[in-house]
Amino acid sequence: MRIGIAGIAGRMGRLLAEEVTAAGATLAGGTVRPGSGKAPPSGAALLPDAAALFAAADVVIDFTHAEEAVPHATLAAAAGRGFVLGSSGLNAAQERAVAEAAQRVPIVYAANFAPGVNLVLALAERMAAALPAAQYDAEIVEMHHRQKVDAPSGTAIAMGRAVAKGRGTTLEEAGKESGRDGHTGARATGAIGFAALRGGQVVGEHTLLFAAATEHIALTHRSFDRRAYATGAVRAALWLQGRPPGLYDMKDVLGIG
Ligand SMILES: NC(=O)C1=CN([C@@H]2O[C@H](COP(=O)(O)OP(=O)(O)OC[C@H]3O[C@@H](n4cnc5c(N)ncnc54)[C@H](OP(=O)(O)O)[C@@H]3O)[C@@H](O)[C@H]2O)C=CC1
Ligand SMILES: O=C(O)C1=N[C@H](C(=O)O)C[C@H](O)C1
Repeated sequence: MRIGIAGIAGRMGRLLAEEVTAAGATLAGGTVRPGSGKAPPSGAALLPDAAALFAAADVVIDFTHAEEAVPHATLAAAAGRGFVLGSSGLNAAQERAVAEAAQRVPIVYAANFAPGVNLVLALAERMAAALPAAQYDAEIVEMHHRQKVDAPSGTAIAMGRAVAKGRGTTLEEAGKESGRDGHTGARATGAIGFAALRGGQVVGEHTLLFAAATEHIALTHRSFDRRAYATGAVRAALWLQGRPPGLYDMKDVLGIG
């Protein structure tokens, strides 16, 4: 399989290039943001633009920026290519456009490609179903490196969605309380709270806390190495071979959906 990497000079892009080769797939090359000034990793072909990337690859992996998600998904649909999307910070309209493209080609879109996180997401849903929202306040705390541009993290939002799903609702309906500051009023019952910390070079830490009057239960995941995301994304790309069109996530790839 020929795999192309969007943003191949980025933190994730470089690791993805290594993992494509380690998996025995063909690295079709990658793109670098125009004006970036960064060079692709040695040995990787630099492709002039996203259209050339989708022409050269069977599957494209994109860990760049939310604003690239729709143009890339649209190109995947037009070229009939598989697409693995890891960028975070997509808004609702961008997510809808990705889902629309997935009616024509198979797309894996996941907030986090590390296997352990996806297990935590599955557990979060089950715990939320068992712990009444009126008694157990769900709070999500995440910490990332100082360069991260979006908050809360995509993984934190996925955790919030898993909790809401376990409670038979959606994150929008449950209510998202994030960035509390000043006279916020008391916490709304059933709302899901988010707090984002940024500093140093933390790869990614997420804690989901269920806080009741008499007990706390916490699920914590810590990533120490971005390679876990890269191996997961390459696994997803290989898994796409022969799949029918559809919007899949990493739980589908791992068989824990
Ligand atoms: N789903 C998952 O498992 C994971 C998701 N992520 C997500 O992947 C994305 C990339 O993370 P990371 O590799 O750490 O970030 P980096 O900033 O290191 O890499 C992103 C690369 O994409 C390039 N790029 C292309 N188009 C754009 C654009 N429109 N705006 C900004 N950059 C662009 C950047 O260019 P330039 O260098 O010139 O700025 C950069 O080289 C983030 O959204 C992050 O949250 C990260 C890890 C795991
Ligand atoms: O930007 C990052 O670094 C990460 N982004 C993803 C997210 O927003 O959840 C995944 C991981 O936490 C690392």
